[in-house]
Amino acid sequence: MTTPVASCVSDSVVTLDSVRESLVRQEDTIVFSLIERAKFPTNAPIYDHSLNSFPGFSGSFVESVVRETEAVQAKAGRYENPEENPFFPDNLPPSLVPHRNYTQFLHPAGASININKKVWDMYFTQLLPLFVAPGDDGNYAATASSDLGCLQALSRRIHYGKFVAEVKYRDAPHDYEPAIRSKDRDALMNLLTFKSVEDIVKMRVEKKAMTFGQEVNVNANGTSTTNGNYKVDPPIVGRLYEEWVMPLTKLVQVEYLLRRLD
Ligand SMILES: C=C(O[C@@H]1C=C(C(=O)O)C=C[C@H]1O)C(=O)O
Repeated sequence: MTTPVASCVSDSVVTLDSVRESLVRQEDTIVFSLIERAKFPTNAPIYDHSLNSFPGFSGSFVESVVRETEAVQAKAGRYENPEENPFFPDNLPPSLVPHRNYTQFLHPAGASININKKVWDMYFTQLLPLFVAPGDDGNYAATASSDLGCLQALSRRIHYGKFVAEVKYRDAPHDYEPAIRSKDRDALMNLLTFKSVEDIVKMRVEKKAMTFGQEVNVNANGTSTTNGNYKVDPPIVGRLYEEWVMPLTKLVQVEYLLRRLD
């Protein structure tokens, strides 16, 4: 069984390169999860608060599926991992599986930052309408579960900003400390921003959306052809990263750094 990055590596080998490598791998998960969600049309009734068919729940169908799934995954130990953050942290059941000793890499004051409310709102109100076709095919359970896949992949990536911030701080504490002490958010944002890295991230995720989401056909003699159609429009994935994923990751970094000396 492989061990998650945050648990098995010693602190000394968590580097800016290794956290960036993890962010690159997480791009694959995000792009694939969007492709999976794009299989289904909007299926609007699952987002309607007045149509929930789950007994005992007042939110939408999708909210019920997320809450119930998070409860099962909490029992299976998912949220013991410092890389994972639930969307509905209140009243989650405790883990029932043997405790794993995760290395405490994050500074405790910032480890519990959770901006999933913003991730939820961004996903449902801004992103989803951009890449799913209108319509209703009745596949409500599968649609809600693919929404959850997207939400978890995005949340994990965005909250990974805590690890990025910790590495950046450890690499240059004297650069960050004055801005942390004066609670200067803009200065922190400038210190942790690498525009050239962001430009490459955006180009790479568009390329991944082209590569993973192309229609592949093979004819009888084994020659493959593509028809130029993509399951998720690549510029939308670029926009997702530029407008929401990277800014929210940086918000997590700033919030984390503001607590770094507590
Ligand atoms: C994550 C980092 O910090 C910032 C955020 C980035 C992102 O979310 O991809 C990219 C570059 C930086 O501006 C990083 O430096 O790698």
